[in-house]
Amino acid sequence: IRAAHPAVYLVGCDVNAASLNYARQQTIVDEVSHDFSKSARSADVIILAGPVSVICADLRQLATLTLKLNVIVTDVGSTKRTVMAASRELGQRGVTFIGGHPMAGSHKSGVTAGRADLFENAFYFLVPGLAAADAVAQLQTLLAGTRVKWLTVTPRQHDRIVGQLSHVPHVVAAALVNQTHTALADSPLGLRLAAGGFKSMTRIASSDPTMWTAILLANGQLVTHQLQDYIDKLREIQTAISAGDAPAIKQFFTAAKVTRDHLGPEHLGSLPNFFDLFLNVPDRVGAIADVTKRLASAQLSLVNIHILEIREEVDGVLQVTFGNADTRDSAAELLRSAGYEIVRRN
Ligand SMILES: NC(=O)c1ccc[n+]([C@@H]2O[C@H](COP(=O)([O-])OP(=O)(O)OC[C@H]3O[C@@H](n4cnc5c(N)ncnc54)[C@H](O)[C@@H]3O)[C@@H](O)[C@H]2O)c1
Ligand SMILES: O=C(O)C(=O)C[C@]1(C(=O)O)C=C[C@@H](O)C=C1
Repeated sequence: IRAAHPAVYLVGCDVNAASLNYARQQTIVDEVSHDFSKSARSADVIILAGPVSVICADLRQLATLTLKLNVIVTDVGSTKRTVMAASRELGQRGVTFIGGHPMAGSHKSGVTAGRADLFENAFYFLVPGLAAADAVAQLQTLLAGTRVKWLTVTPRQHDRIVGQLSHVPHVVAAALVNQTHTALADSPLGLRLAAGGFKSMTRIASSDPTMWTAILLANGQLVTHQLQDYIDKLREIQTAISAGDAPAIKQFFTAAKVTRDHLGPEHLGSLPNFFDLFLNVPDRVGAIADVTKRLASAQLSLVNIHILEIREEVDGVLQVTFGNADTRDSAAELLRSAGYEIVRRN
């Protein structure tokens, strides 16, 4: 929004004070607010972006407030039936609500994981409900800088498709990680021996548990059925393997390969994920140059560098972003041995 519409005044609300500070420092927003109701009353557009359970609670709260006459309320939640149901009272009060869901993102959470180009080329589902066409067009204009591909759907269509393409995969990834953790508990290196197969299959198991609990509660009915179909598929291949049925096994993999090959490149639809390192840097001249110099001499190329917080006489936090996890981990080792404190990596 900032890039496409520099004149728009952005107010950010969040329960997390650190996120608000970061958003303000990075000028992602013009103002931060700890009072959602107060900010909502004076807003022209309200974008709800908490977990889906929070979005539903926010919608019910908005229905109790006196909002601006032509306000547009929208959300980015990963499920749409519960969200549309929670918006009913607001709609009855004549407020425009447009359900939304950008079909892109990452396993990372929080304001530091956001990027202006995060949704580029991705599909963005819209559920207009009772909203007038000009309100939908207004929202699309506001979000034009995301460069998404708009797709209008019904709440049920949305939840069925996204249940299969996103919710089931997250359950599968988490189940595989949990099962592998138990199965290899007696192996000294265990999960750390994992290579590309396990890692690419389970990246999304690092996603935020709070967000995913809310999603699976909201889309539980459909996902339960979809998981049953998935379990049936596992049984099918289990039977073929235990019977030593080579043609059936080959057919199972052939069918998947043909379908998957038609999907195109890995990250078509959104940009690849980046891998971050957060480290403490001392408040002294040349500290950041020292970090970049060390990385350059070890030929560890970084994608981006962000100063999150440097206050006088206090150590600052530097966010260094890499193109893959191995480079990030090598950089962490290098900087740790040079005396830098690694705060976090994700
Ligand atoms: N992560 C993804 O890939 C992705 C993609 C599309 C849509 N979504 C949906 O977007 C929404 C946000 O997901 P995200 O990945 O940006 O999560 P996030 O954790 O990065 O952001 C959510 C923010 O909401 C704040 N929050 C939580 N409870 C709150 C409350 N009660 N009041 C105010 N703020 C509160 C958190 O502090 C956090 O800053 C979710 O509904 C999710 O389902 C996520
Ligand atoms: O790429 C990822 O890490 C995501 O999890 C993004 C993803 C998904 O594809 O499942 C997650 C939740 C959304 O609602 C939309 C997109």
